[in-house]
Amino acid sequence: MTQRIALIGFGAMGRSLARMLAAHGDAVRCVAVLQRPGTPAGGGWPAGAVRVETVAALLAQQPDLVVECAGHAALQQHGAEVLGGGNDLLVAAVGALADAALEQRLRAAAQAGGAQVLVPAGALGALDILSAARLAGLTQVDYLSHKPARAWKGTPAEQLCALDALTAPTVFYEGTAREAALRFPQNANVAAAVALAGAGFEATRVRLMADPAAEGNRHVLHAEGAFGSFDFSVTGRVLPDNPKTSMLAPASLARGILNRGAAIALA
Ligand SMILES: NC(=O)C1=CN([C@@H]2O[C@H](COP(=O)(O)OP(=O)(O)OC[C@H]3O[C@@H](n4cnc5c(N)ncnc54)[C@H](O)[C@@H]3O)[C@@H](O)[C@H]2O)C=CC1
Ligand SMILES: O=C([O-])CC(=O)C(=O)O
Repeated sequence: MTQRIALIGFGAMGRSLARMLAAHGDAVRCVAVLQRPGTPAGGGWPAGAVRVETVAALLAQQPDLVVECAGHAALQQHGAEVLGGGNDLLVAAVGALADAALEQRLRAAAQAGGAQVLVPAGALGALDILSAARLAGLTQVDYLSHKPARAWKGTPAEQLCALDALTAPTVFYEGTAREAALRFPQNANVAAAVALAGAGFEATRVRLMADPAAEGNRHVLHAEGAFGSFDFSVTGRVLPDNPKTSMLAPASLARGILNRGAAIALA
C-alpha cells in the first residue's frame, strides 16, 4: 500500500528526501508540501504534491504521516496543530525540543491527538544503542560535532571564534545539549536527539568544533555506564545546496518513513 506523506518545508533536506523517496517507486507518495507565503516552489518538486500554506490545507490532503524538514520556527509554529489533529510528526528540527515549553506543548498535543512525535537518528545515528544503554544504566554522554568552518557561517560561532582565520580544528563551544541546541538551531539538532535518547538535555555534554580543513560533518559520541561503554563516529558528506546539513539527515528521514510501511521493520 502506498504511504501518503506531507512535508513541512522544502529546502535542501526536503529536496533530497523527495529524491530518495522517488527512487522507491510507489512505496511513498508526497501529497502536499507546506511552504511559507512567498516562498518559490523550487526545483525537484514531488510529482502531484499540492503546495499549501496552512496546516489545515496540508491535513486536508489526508497524509498518513507529516514530516517537518523546515527548522525550529516551523516546529514551534505548526507542530501542535499537526499532532493535535491526530497526525504523527517526524521531525528534523529535533533541537526545538530543547525549549522546555515547546516540548511540553508538543507532548500535550500528541497525547490529546493520540499521535507521536517521531525523532529520527538524523545525521549521527546510534540512537538505538544509546536509548537501550539508558535502560541498562547510563552515567556519561559526550557528543562532539566537528564540521568544516564554512558550516558555522551565519551562526553564533562567528562571535566565538574567527572562522575565516582558523588554522587548526578549534572547539569554540562547550556546554549542555539544551544550550547547544537552542543556540545553534541549524547545526546542533543531533545534540538534542542524543539528549532525548540518552542522559537528557542537562547531563549531555556537547562540544562544537570548526575545522578549516574538514571536508565533511563528523559526529563523535561517547557513552558509558553500568551497561558498559561505546564510541561511535560518522563523517558525513554534506548536501550540495546546504553545507550545514549532512546527506544522512534526509536519508534518516527516508528510512523512518519507509520503515513505517515495511513488513519487517527495524525497531
Ligand atoms: N536532525 C538532524 O540530524 C538535522 C536536522 N536539521 C534541521 O533541519 C532543518 C532543515 O534543514 P535544511 O533543509 O538543510 O535547511 P534549508 O535552509 O535548506 O531549508 C529549510 C527550508 O524550510 C523553509 N521554512 C523555514 N521556516 C518555515 C516554516 N515556518 N514553514 C514552512 N517552511 C519553512 C525555508 O524556506 C527553507 O526552504 C534545519 O534548519 C535544522 O533545524 C538539519 C540537519 C541535520
Ligand atoms: O547535518 C548535520 O551534520 C548535523 C546538523 O546539522 C544538526 O545536528 O543540526
